[in-house]
Amino acid sequence: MRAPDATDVPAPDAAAAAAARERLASLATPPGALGRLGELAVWWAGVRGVPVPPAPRRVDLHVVAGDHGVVARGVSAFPAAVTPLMVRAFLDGGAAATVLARQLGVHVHTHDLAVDTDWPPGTDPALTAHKVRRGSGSIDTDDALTPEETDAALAAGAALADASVDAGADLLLVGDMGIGNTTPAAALVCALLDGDPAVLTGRGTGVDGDALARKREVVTAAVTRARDAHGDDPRRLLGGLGGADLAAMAGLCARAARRRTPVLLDGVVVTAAALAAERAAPGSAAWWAAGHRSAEPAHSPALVALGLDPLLDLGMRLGEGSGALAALPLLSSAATLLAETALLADVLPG
Ligand SMILES: Cc1cc2ncn([C@H]3O[C@H](COP(=O)(O)O)[C@@H](O)[C@H]3O)c2cc1C
Ligand SMILES: O=C(O)c1cccnc1
Repeated sequence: MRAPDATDVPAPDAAAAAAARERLASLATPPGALGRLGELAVWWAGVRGVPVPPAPRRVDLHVVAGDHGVVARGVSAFPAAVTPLMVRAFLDGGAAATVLARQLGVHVHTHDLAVDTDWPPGTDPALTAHKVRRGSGSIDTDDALTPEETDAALAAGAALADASVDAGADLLLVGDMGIGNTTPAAALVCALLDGDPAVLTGRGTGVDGDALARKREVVTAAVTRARDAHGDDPRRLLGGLGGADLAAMAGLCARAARRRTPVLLDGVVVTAAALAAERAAPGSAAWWAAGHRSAEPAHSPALVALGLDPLLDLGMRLGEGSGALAALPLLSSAATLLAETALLADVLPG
């Protein structure tokens, strides 16, 4: 089945990118001296559709939260009860990603797609406006979601992108919060890329020894089961392995591309969802850049498959959107360098 967004994914503006590349080559620097910053500026011009775009002015981070039934198999170093506590920390501004967002002037929107909790009265209704369900099926034995729930989660993610674009955001960041979510992320990457769970299953919050061996077994069982049931259909694999949070991330990334709005991806969880989105809506990845390379082993093959080269490699393994946020100043620098660096002809006349 193809996603509703599968048709008409536009391409970034090649003329704007070509003009930016020409300007880059005429700046008062030796040719190519800005390295990846120069490439980033050219990408930014293409996705903004103007030869000399301003640095990002309104950036929205969507943190998508959900619980995962597979946590009952002992795949995380932390209990599921941590998910709603961390969501509360996002609302209160104490989560690491919210610290970076505050520093950088990024607007944070936190969404409960599938957190297994009752929020106390008085909680902002925006938090649960897109809730699909509580938790998910344990993916080693069951689909995470029904097809109807998967469609609802994809649509919810698309609505989040629409709301940001309609509010004037020129860049979207995506983050995750959900104990156990590196298990569905690894499973999704293995299923989509035919990867080896023994190699691509990572430590997440820090499991090792028996728990890591168990996590590998769970991912192996989940991938075998879901491939048998769903083949390589990206939407069905999102529902079979991902859960409502990952499906919403995929819907968000795909809709942003269709709305000609760039996305800075984060770690393995967001990138696994983005990989499914690119499979469902080919061409979307041209609108995305990779903020960083997570320490999770499934992240690199997913980035390679998307054709994305991460801007940072800091050994981070947090999620939350923290790697995208850490890279944001580089994008601002790249845009500002393209706009404000003198031309070589003006500095070296004659
Ligand atoms: C305090 C805390 C804050 C976090 N912020 C992001 N994660 C990250 O770690 C979890 C995924 O790792 P695993 O699959 O091993 O559970 C997710 O909640 C993810 O958002 C956190 C985890 C914890 C414990
Ligand atoms: O890369 C990620 O997204 C990640 C890594 C570890 C834990 N949570 C998320």
